[in-house]
Amino acid sequence: MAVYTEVDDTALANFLADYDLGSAIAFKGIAEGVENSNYLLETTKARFILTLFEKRVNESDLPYFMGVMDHLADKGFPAPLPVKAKDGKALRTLCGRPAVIITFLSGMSLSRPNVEQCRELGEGLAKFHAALSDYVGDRKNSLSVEAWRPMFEGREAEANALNAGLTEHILSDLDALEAEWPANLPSGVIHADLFPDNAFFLGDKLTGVIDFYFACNDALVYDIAICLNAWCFEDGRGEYNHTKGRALIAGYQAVRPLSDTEKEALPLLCRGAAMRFFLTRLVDWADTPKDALVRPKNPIEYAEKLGFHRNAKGFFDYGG
Ligand SMILES: Nc1ncnc2c1ncn2[C@@H]1O[C@H](COP(=O)(O)OP(=O)(O)O)[C@@H](O)[C@H]1O
Ligand SMILES: N[C@@H](CCOP(=O)(O)O)C(=O)O
Repeated sequence: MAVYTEVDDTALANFLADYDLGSAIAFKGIAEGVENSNYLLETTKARFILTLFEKRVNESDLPYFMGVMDHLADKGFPAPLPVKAKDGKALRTLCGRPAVIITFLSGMSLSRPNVEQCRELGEGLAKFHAALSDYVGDRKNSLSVEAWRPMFEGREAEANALNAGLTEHILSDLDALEAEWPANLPSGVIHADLFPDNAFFLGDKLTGVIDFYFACNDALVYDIAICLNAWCFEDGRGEYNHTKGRALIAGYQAVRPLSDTEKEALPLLCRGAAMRFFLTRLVDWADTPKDALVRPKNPIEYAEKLGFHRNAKGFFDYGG
């Protein structure tokens, strides 16, 4: 369960006194998620999500994330809205942590997205990029190529313990990624963590996107690379599903066609995206205490995806 900070009844009642949301009638920690503490809050007025920001979130980035949600809501994109307290501010402090209440979105996250849902997700991603194309906030991607080697340093034995010889592959991936990482691709605000658990569907229709706490300004096609990794491998392992990949890319291109340079860059960006999630998972895998309530995600899944990307030759390997 991803609840790092416990909020008791008194702390909640005091916190809610600053809002015009009525009083709590239900309050439960949410099991899903690994980064922050999340609670489902039902008040006499409506349902909400209460988030307390934890380890990886830098407090100075929070206004950027709140602005992204406000901007999406203004554009009619289905994202939660940060709720303002009586003083007009959404960002507050609870139990010593930065905290926010956001509106509740209905819909279900998918455990095994089908081809049509991948297409819909691709289209939704392009609409997300379009909705934020005039967002003025700027945040560097703190988990991009220059962060990866320092994250891996000192973890060579941990990687080899997962899979003998893995360190050698990771080091040669890092060499290739650092040497060839593209600059000057069309950029804008990217979600940067649009996994199936951060998208809600009703049937095949995308009804909501959540979790903007890795959002940043980066190459737009890198967001596609993240989604291909997260949505288009079977059983979350190293077997890429071309049909799903083709659908996701086609859905995206129905709204924003990719340039030749972006298509050419896609295989390396997919490899980079797999490296980014392998590394954060490796760190969490090794550093999360065994008795912690949160269950870290397995890095091996992304080591296997890296194996696919290492051998990919071009855009067509992804269904493009
Ligand atoms: N606005 C929302 N509406 C409905 N459920 C939400 C909302 N935000 C978060 N959740 C629920 O909380 C879970 C964890 O949220 P998430 O933002 O992914 O956490 P973390 O940042 O810790 O990974 C989600 O999987 C979802 O079940
Ligand atoms: N999507 C990341 C983990 C981040 O957690 P989330 O619950 O915010 O999606 C991964 O799968 O490694």
